[in-house]
Formats: sequence, C-alpha cells, structure tokens
Amino acid sequence: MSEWIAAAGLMVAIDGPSGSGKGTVAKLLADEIGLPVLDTGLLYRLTGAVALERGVELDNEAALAEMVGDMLIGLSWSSDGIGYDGADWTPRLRTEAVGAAASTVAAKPLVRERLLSLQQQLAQAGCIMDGRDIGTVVLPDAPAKFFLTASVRERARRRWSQLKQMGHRGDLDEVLLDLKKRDQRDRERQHAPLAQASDAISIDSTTLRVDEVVDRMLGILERRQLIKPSA
Ligand SMILES: Nc1ncnc2c1ncn2[C@@H]1O[C@H](COP(=O)(O)OP(=O)(O)OP(=O)(O)O)[C@@H](O)[C@H]1O
Ligand SMILES: Nc1ccn([C@H]2C[C@H](O)[C@@H](COP(=O)(O)O)O2)c(=O)n1
Repeated sequence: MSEWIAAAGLMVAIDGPSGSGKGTVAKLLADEIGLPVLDTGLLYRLTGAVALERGVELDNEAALAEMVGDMLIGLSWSSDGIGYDGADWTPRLRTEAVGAAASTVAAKPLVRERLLSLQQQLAQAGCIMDGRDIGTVVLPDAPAKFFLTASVRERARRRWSQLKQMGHRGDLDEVLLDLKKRDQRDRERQHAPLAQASDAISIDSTTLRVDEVVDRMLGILERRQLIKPSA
C-alpha cells in the first residue's frame, strides 16, 4: 500500500546525468506515491541495442529513424521494463556498450522526434518519468521537476560498484572516463541536451542516501499539495 496519494494525473519529471540515482529514486518515489515509473533511457538503450544487433550504423540518422519507426510497432514499454518483438530486452540493455550506443543515437534529432510522442502519450495518465530532457522537452508542463546531480567521482564509484555486483571486473578510472565521455555527449548535443529546466529543483545527492533524496522529494511534493498522506 502506498503511503501517499498523488493528485490525479500527476507527472513528475526527474532528469540528471548518468549515475546520479534517477532510476533508483524514481522507483522508490513511485512506490511511495502509487504512480507508474517510466525510464526513458530504456527507449534510447533499446534503439542502440537493436542498431548494434542489426548492423545499422550509429551515425546514419536516416537509417536509425527508419529502424525506430519499425521498432515502435513491436514495442511494449512500462514500469516493468521494455519488450520488443515478443522478447523482454530489459536485462541485456544495462551494459556499458549499450549505454554508449544509446548516447550516440540519442544525439540524432530524427531519432528523438520519433520517440517523443510515445513518451508524451504514456505520461498522460500520471507517472514519474526519468531521463535527460523530461522537464525541458517531453513534459515541459509537469507540475514537479527535479534535477538530480552528484559529483562525477561519486557517480563513477556508484557505477563501478554496480558493475562489480553484476560480476564485471571494471577499473574505476576506466568507468570514470566512460562516464565523462557520456556526460559530454549528453550535455553538448544540439538537440534536447541534458539540461536543468528553469523551474526544476536541483538536488545534489553526492553525500545523501537514497532514502534522504526520496524524503526531500516527498516533502516538496507535499508542500505543493501534489500528494497527501493516505491515512
Ligand atoms: N544517493 C545515493 N547514494 C548511494 N548510491 C546511490 C545513490 N543513488 C543511487 N545510488 C546507486 O548508484 C547506482 C546508479 O544509480 P541509478 O542507476 O539509479 O542512476 P541513474 O541516474 O538512473 O543512471 P543512468 O542514467 O545511467 O541509468 C545504483 O547502484 C544505485 O543503487
Ligand atoms: N530522456 C533521455 C533518456 C536517455 N537519453 C540517452 C542519454 C543516455 O546516455 C542514454 C542512456 O540513458 P540511461 O539509461 O543511462 O539513463 O540515453 C536521452 O538522451 N534522453
């Protein structure tokens, strides 16, 4: 049972760089307030993974856009993950290679354009959506927007320890370098770059526990009367 009741159709946007904790916090917040959570990174990861699998050049924008058009037909995307062509793709999308491919295809305006309306349609019933451009482009009118940050060293440490738990033997400096490259690509692309919306509240999670971040968000949503205690 959720501890809070969310206003009907509430949309909460959570943006931030890789490893800032968006996905983790979005899931916990969603459990607390009883909303579905949509991880938009999965759409770009699936695009990158399908392109790699089919041998579509990651720099060929027209071919990628055509591929995404086809992909949308067999796509199922929900709080549980992402499915395509009758298979659950979620478990195979968490590798660094897929993350890098996702970041490359995400810089292509035609790819973003093709994925935009799906995100906007699914958000309409109310949700917590996390990504890079949710507060700025996908849901510019969302009544609650958060921009989650953490120092690049801390984000690399988190990613490294996550990889270690998954059985990978990554080097921390290598993870740090990959993260810096991804940050640069995501922030510097021309179309819908990673950016804080002017009306987003920034939370630096470098020295905060996950539950402390979630509590801050709940406090802000309650003060804005977007949620109320369920009891
Ligand atoms: N405040 C925090 N303190 C410590 N560890 C955290 C914190 N927030 C998240 N983590 C851990 O950091 C790792 C990365 O978090 P998460 O996957 O949620 O980040 P993300 O911003 O969604 O990244 P990406 O955009 O690459 O998907 C996870 O292992 C998570 O448990
Ligand atoms: N709204 C979004 C979500 C994700 N991306 C891109 C940028 C990331 O490097 C890549 C993978 O995202 P992650 O799963 O790590 O959150 O997808 C984007 O451009 N816009």
